[in-house]
Amino acid sequence: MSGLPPGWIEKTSNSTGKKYYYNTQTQQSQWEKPTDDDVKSVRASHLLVKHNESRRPASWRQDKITRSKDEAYEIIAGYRKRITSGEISLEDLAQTESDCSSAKKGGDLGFFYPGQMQKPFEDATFALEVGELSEAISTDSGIHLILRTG
Ligand SMILES: O=C(CCc1ccccc1)N[C@H](Cc1nc2ccccc2[nH]1)C(=O)O
Repeated sequence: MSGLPPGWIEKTSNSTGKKYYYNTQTQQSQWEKPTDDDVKSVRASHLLVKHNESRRPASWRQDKITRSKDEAYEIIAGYRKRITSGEISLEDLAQTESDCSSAKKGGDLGFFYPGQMQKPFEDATFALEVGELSEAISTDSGIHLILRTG
């Protein structure tokens, strides 16, 4: 009899007295007891281009990031063309160009569950098929390209 998957708790409905299940990360609730395979995790790599409105406008590659948000979108658009044309892989481009510390690992973020990453990033990643590359995605960190890998 296993417990509940991470993030789930059991509650009792005030009106019916029935047990139900609430996910503290996604704020979703359901009557059925969640099983481990209900909680999806995904794996992704990303390339981040920060800008002067980023939450932390600095990175391993640049002490003070001054480019504008529009410039960051243009740069990402150029990178997306190079990746979709097959000229270079996201992993190789992220190694040198990504403003995230994951650049060292070709942008690999490992596996993550709902509730762990900024919402726009999470929603975009969970909407991708494995092997699919996102459009430009904006979070408080900057502008991302996301490749779902698992
Ligand atoms: O938060 C981190 C580290 C992410 C990480 C996860 C797992 C392995 C390695 C790195 N870096 C931020 C930039 C950043 N913001 C993000 C938002 C969503 C996903 C990845 C992100 N990366 C920063 O450097 O400002």
